[in-house]
Amino acid sequence: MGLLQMIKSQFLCHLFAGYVFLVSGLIINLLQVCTLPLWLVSKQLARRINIRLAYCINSQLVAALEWWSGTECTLYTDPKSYELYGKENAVVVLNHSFEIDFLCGWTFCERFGVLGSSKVLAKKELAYVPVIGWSWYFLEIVFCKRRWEEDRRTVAESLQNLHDYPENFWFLLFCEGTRFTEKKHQISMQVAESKGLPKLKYHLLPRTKGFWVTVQNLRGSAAAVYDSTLNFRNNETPSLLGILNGKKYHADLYVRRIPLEQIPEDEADCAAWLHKLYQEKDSFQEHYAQTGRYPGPIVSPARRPWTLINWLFWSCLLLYPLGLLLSQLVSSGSVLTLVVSVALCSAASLGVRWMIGQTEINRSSNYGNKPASLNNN
Ligand SMILES: CC/C=C\C/C=C\C/C=C\C/C=C\C/C=C\C/C=C/CCC(=O)SCCNC(=O)CCNC(=O)[C@H](O)C(C)(C)COP(=O)(O)OP(=O)(O)OC[C@H]1O[C@@H](n2cnc3c(N)ncnc32)[C@H](O)[C@@H]1OP(=O)(O)O
Ligand SMILES: CCCCCCCCCCCCCCCCCC(=O)OC[C@@H](O)COP(=O)(O)O
Repeated sequence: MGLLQMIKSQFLCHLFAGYVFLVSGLIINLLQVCTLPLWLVSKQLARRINIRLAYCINSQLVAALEWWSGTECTLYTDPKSYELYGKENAVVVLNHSFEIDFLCGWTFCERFGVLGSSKVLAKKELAYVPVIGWSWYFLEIVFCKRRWEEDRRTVAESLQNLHDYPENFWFLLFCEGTRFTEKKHQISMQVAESKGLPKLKYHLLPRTKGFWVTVQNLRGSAAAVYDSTLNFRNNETPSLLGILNGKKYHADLYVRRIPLEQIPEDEADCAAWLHKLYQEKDSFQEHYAQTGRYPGPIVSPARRPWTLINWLFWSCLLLYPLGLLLSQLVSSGSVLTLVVSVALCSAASLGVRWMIGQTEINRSSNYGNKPASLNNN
């Protein structure tokens, strides 16, 4: 392991990065709360401010991926479609197979200029995650309980609300609804068999109602679906902790732009269309497993410096109070102050570790772990 790699794996580096993320994130959350009165005066201005505030948070994780770990993200797509990315609203359908699939999505959001405005159909539990989850309220992120009877109305209303959104956004849908595990895959394939659907090797059976309600409610606002299939070279199993330790991964993303007009409006036809799409995605993953690449040309956007500049700005801003705090701690000589400071540091680092745990598949929910007939949550 080289010197740089050794430095990247030092706990003190992670502690400082976590300190900057947590404190800057809480400051930004506070600023977001301060924009609340503005929503009554000018909703669009409040939205534009919150897009930039959210960028300050999200881009720190993208900076960790792109600059700290140096992870390569390669895009396979049609050059004509590439010209439209970032210039229109789109529904992104992405396989949910990796702990940092959302982060690979974010890096492409950043490169096409939609990182601050992009949204996702997220499980309600994530709304309680400090910094990122809290910021999502101000981004009008759509939350679901993964119980259709409760979700159908709230999801439709939240999506309708986005029709006058002032900036281009991508709306991410992980149609499998949960991260892939062998047990969930086995149960999901039993459901496929019961429905007379072809089995999938690399995906869980997609949940079609959320896709249908999303497409129906974004018609007229979103121009296309970006069918996105992600994989990592050499069977890498990437993690956020690996990124923090400076580990370099190699992500490949295959994106097909499908105009929304091609997607049936009828619910049953739309469900059938999505099942067929996932059968195609499964074949792309088989092609990748055999050849190590996706079909079609590589047109990869280069990473941009703004995520690094944003991280350096917040680090410099927060380094000063940290230095003051440490110098007072040393000069005070008070054991009590020392004990309280160490306790606060420990609590904060445990908090950040818990937040990282939200991305770990070995801590995933029970959703999809029971047969179709029982409650799934
Ligand atoms: C150019 C570059 C392109 C792209 C860049 C890529 C991405 C960038 C874009 C944006 C980035 C933005 C943000 C990213 C940041 C963070 C992301 C955060 C991630 C969090 C995401 C999540 O939280 S995922 C979990 C929440 N989301 C979902 O669940 C969505 C999918 N689910 C649905 O849509 C569901 O329909 C629902 C939630 C609306 C309702 O679910 P429910 O279970 O109540 O009902 P369903 O009808 O869906 O399910 C029952 C039907 O499903 C069948 N079925 C299949 N398998 C099973 C099983 N194992 N058990 C039970 N039932 C199963 C069942 O038979 C039913 O079938 P029917 O025929 O009756 O429908
Ligand atoms: C500069 C770097 C700073 C380092 C320290 C910062 C670490 C903070 C990390 C916060 C991460 C919170 C991200 C929330 C997104 C989680 C995405 C996700 O994958 O959710 C899982 C759901 O889709 C499905 O859940 P399951 O049913 O599989 O269970």
